[in-house]
Amino acid sequence: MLYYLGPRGSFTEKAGKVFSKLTSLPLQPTSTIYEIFENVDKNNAYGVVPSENSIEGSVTLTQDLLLEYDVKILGEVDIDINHNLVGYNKDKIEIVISHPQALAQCRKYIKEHGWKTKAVSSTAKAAEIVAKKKDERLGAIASIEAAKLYGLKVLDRNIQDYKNNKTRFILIGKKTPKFNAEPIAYKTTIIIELKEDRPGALYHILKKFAERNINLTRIESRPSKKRLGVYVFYIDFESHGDEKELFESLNKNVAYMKYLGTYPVFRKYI
Ligand SMILES: O=C(O)C(=O)Cc1ccccc1
Repeated sequence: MLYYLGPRGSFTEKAGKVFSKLTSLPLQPTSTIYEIFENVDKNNAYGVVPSENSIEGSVTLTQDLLLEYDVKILGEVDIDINHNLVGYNKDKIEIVISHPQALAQCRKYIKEHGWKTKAVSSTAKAAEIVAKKKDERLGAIASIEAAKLYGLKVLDRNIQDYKNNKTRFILIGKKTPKFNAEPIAYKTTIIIELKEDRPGALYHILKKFAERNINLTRIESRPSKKRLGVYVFYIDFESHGDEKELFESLNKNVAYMKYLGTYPVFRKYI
């Protein structure tokens, strides 16, 4: 089973359809990203979750759960995100609801209209709520597919604050499934915690990648949840499959390292 952040019409469903086509795994919507990690960790299932967005950056819940749960990253795909205002009557809207990432990606648009906001578990959930409440004061930020699915009017199209809005989705699970298409690249993701807080500590770690001519594609610090000012670092890098010696060297120089996987990167159209 391939769980995704639902309900139907969500942007994660779009990514789920790409991975379902690549693996022939059947899709199953869930209400929260938490539920997906629980299903993957406890029931040996697969999941698709949003990882980061080109406007708003990381989906921090996904990043934190990657540290907390015993799951691997098994694949990646980037999906174009076009947000739309959907509802009944734009002039009557007082509150707009959507996923926190969608509200943030349309922050300027919302501010210009002076609307209040309410965060819910997904853009499609927001459309479902607006359709159920039948309240003209409510609008949702969601996909065109969600508007059609829940019988709402598209009141404004492509309302995100910046063009070329994309979200990176990752396939998570315990064991790599069989893919029926070739990827465009491979990546590795690790999480590290530095051994000590001293000048150059992070530099000496990153130097190991540079010395081996490895291209980093992302580095991000997240609170370690241990103490204010203590961070873990998420590092993505282009993988050519020969990282054993790098990991041995890193392990000698960090307090903690979690290997999240070496995985294929797919084009969205397969
Ligand atoms: O809410 C959704 O539709 C999702 O799939 C999460 C999300 C929200 C905004 C941008 C990308 C993914």
